[in-house]
Amino acid sequence: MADVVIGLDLGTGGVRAIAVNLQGQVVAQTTQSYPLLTPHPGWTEQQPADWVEASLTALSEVAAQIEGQTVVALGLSGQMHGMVPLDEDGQVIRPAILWNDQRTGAAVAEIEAAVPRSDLIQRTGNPAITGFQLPKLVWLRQEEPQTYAQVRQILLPKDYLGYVLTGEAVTEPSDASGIGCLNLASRQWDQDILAALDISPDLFPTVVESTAIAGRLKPELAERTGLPARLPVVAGGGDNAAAAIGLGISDRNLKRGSLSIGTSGVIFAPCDVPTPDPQGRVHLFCHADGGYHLLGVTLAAGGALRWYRDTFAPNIAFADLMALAEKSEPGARGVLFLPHLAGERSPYLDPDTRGAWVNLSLAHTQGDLIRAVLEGVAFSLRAALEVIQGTSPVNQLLATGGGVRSPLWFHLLADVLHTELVAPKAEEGAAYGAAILAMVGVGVYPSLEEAFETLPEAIEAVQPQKHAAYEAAFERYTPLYESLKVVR
Ligand SMILES: Nc1ncnc2c1ncn2[C@@H]1O[C@H](COP(=O)(O)OP(=O)(O)O)[C@@H](O)[C@H]1O
Ligand SMILES: O=C(CO)[C@@H](O)[C@H](O)COP(=O)(O)O
Repeated sequence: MADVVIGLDLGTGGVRAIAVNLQGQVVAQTTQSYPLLTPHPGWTEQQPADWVEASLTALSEVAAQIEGQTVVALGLSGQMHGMVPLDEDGQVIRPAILWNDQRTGAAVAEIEAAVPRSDLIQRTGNPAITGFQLPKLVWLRQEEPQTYAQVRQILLPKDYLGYVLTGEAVTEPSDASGIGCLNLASRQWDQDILAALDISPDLFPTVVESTAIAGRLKPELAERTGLPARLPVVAGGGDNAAAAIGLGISDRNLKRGSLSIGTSGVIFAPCDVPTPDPQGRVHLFCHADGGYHLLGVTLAAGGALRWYRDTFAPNIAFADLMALAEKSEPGARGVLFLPHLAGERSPYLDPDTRGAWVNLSLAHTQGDLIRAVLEGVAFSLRAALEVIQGTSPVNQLLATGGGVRSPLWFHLLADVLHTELVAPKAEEGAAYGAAILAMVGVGVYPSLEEAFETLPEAIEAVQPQKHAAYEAAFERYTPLYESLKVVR
């Protein structure tokens, strides 16, 4: 009887569960989606009960696909930064507030008034950021004091799912470092920051490392899903760290990072010495391998292209939009695009900045506008990469996500970033990394190093070829963020 592990990724659009055999091959998979709630402009919420229902269905479906095989562990990953508040009975008190929610401006100001920004960066790797969990808790105290008074525990999305599955409230450093009060050096809660904010550390769960067993599957949920009772549930990682583990990215090779063009655009670079950017322009988080990593985030990357399609070209396939962009030329014949449709993280940390096309003329075509979107996203990521390369030697990126399915965008990104891009042979995302962490957690492999040996080799390296063609456009793009502040 073959053994398998299950990896689960609790994403924003839906949950993905996969079963992976001990040689690293995916043998079963399923996804289940759930709604995103936007009760006010700039607010994003989800019902944790929807996550639970979808996850139990996904786990049941995967269990059915691998009937007869023995499941030896389950590993978790998920969207970062969200807040699930629980009362003294462990019941959810209000909908979860998500990573891309922008309501916490006043809470960020309260945090930075209590703890100097430089101290926060030094201790946690990051300033207070609107999307992080700690500002959400402070917002709750400011805006919903009656709810706040009932809170006994707050959990991140995947850790809430782990709590439902096992009864144990546990987190791990890769996700916890996106809360805003995890001390980078100790990888535990920073008591001084919490004391300065008058927040009890008891609200936060126990922190264990990513390969630790967080708990065991409750018998009633084993029966519901068809998985073994008392199945070890391994703590896992935040989605970016887990995806990096699935690509073999760790501090064993500091030159190799990753680039993802999904809804958001992300550049991930592992580091051995945790050196935060003094201005907090890129994030510094704990990695799931026990080390650390830098993360540059463009909030609307593939999301900007999807917005274009939904708004101006409904029913047109992305591939057809790419064909139109191909008819334009590097530099989009002078059009520039700022992709700040949802505010921006790297390098500006500005939830209120907005997007724009600039320098339009009657001569410009749809192809120029689309190409400007692709280039604007690449320029935004280039700005993040330049900050990252201030301390990291990263010079090769494994490219993943829906956007790099387009050869045009893939090559354009290599040219603008001036960096070798490599397509991974298999791209199974964060669920795969969660499965690898689970394998190490139950001793299938003695270490992540040995688990990495099972990963398929990367293929198709693309070197930058037309870097110079984009340089003038990047130089014209860079000052636009400041100039456009006048229109706010
Ligand atoms: N053929 C394509 N060409 C260019 N971009 C594409 C293509 N297919 C998908 N995309 C982009 O990828 C995005 C979806 O990527 P995906 O990795 O599935 O993201 P997420 O998991 O965040 O939804 C789309 O919004 C779109 O911008
Ligand atoms: O906020 C971040 C990273 O800091 C995002 O990467 C979220 O973690 C994205 O979740 P999904 O879009 O993958 O669900």
